[in-house]
Amino acid sequence: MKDPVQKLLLFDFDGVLVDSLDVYEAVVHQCLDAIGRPIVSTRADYLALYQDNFYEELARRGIDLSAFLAELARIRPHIDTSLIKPLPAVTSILPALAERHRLMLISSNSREVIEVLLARMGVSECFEEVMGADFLLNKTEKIVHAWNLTGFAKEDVYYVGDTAGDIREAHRAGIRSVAVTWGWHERSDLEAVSPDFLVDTPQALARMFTTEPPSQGC
Ligand SMILES: O=C(O)COP(=O)(O)O
Repeated sequence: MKDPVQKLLLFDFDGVLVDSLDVYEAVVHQCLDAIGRPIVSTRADYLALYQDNFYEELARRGIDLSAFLAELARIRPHIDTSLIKPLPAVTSILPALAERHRLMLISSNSREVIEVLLARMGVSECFEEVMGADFLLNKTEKIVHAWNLTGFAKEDVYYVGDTAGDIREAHRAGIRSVAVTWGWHERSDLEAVSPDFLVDTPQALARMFTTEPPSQGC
């Protein structure tokens, strides 16, 4: 098999590598209640915050971001990360991808939490950088930062995400987007923002980058 050209593969974390929806829905609910702005009552309300950048969406709805972030920092040590479920079908494809490509994580979660979970899943070594909310809140800026750090051609930079917001941020950064359908947003939400690629299984994601990539997206 012909070796694929090396790529920069940027991964979202929650929803893509772990099933953490119940945990973070409850955390965000709790933070918003604590600052007196209970704007989320249903799961649909929560997921709507990820139609674009999560933090910018909160700010757009009039939430005081510093108060929200302070509350989040206060409760973070109490989050029971044992309730966050790794997705072994995804983590199992990472070593082969990391052998051929450069992998980084770009997430709205905190770097500290992500690093604990990556270590627990045994895949810390697969990622050369973890850019969390403590670095920058805007994923587009983090994508551009990672791209500048590495100097890849833009057609060789991919963001793999599971929400419409992830795909929008990848579009704004001008790189390729891969939407995965096993995460937080439904396929129809992802299709609505026209990802360059849409994949239904971790195996399909692995195939995209371990053989020559298709010449055009979905
Ligand atoms: O998918 C999302 O947008 C949320 O995931 P993240 O916390 O890893 O950014």
